[in-house]
Amino acid sequence: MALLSIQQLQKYYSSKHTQSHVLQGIDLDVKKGEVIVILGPSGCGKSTLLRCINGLEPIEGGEIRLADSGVLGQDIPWTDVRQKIGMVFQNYELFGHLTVIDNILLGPLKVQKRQRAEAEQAADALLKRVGLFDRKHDYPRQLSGGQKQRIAIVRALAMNPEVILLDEITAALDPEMVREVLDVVLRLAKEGMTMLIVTHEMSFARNVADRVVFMDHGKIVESASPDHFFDNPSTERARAFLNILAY
Ligand SMILES: Nc1ncnc2c1ncn2[C@@H]1O[C@H](COP(=O)(O)OP(=O)(O)OP(=O)(O)O)[C@@H](O)[C@H]1O
Repeated sequence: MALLSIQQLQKYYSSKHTQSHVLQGIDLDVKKGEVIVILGPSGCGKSTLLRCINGLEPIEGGEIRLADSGVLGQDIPWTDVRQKIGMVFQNYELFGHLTVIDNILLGPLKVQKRQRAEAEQAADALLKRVGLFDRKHDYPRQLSGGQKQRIAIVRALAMNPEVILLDEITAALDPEMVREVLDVVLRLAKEGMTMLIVTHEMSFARNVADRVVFMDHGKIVESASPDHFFDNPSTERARAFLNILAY
């Protein structure tokens, strides 16, 4: 049985005069421990899909189900969903007025109401895993982009989520910092973390993914193993996408 199951997900963005149908019936099952990389041309709906799964965007149809908890937004309120499904964004979204450790502990203490000693011990262990324990009392402005992004990953992990969503987490980084962040994600994948990843780093995508999902115009048009997708894509649209990247 899937850990995360998305059925017939529909999402529209409306403005005064126009309405765009951004997700047009997305079906996706994610197994526990599976790493799915979502690829597709700019504007096809990748970020929107992640934002809907995390309840940051309301959905207009279909449902998202987490195995043990039920339908998101119905059986589990969205505020609880964000404890079970963590998200990391392109621009870190750390609070500038809080130290690293206070950024990390915000969710565990305020939302999950855990004891500080236990939560801080767990946070310390995570900081050590990403090599940033010595920056625990720094403010975000004292850190490089790559360090901030590793802290943002720790902050998501500190809630003990069942799934994490990574939305172009290296897109704002200087090239020399990309590796240190992707290495953390590769390690999480090896440890069995269930992840949905939107990235433009194709060699990383091929390395980390158990499955590649290719989207175009709000639909999933291909779902395949990374080797199959990159060496022998089934659809013309995926071939065109990969050809453009080759230039
Ligand atoms: N808040 C919003 N209001 C209105 N339209 C939006 C909003 N967010 C995204 N869109 C539109 O929805 C479509 C899908 O956007 P989305 O950001 O999900 O695409 P994407 O595949 O992640 O693109 P990219 O690779 O460029 O980040 C685009 O046409 C975008 O302009």
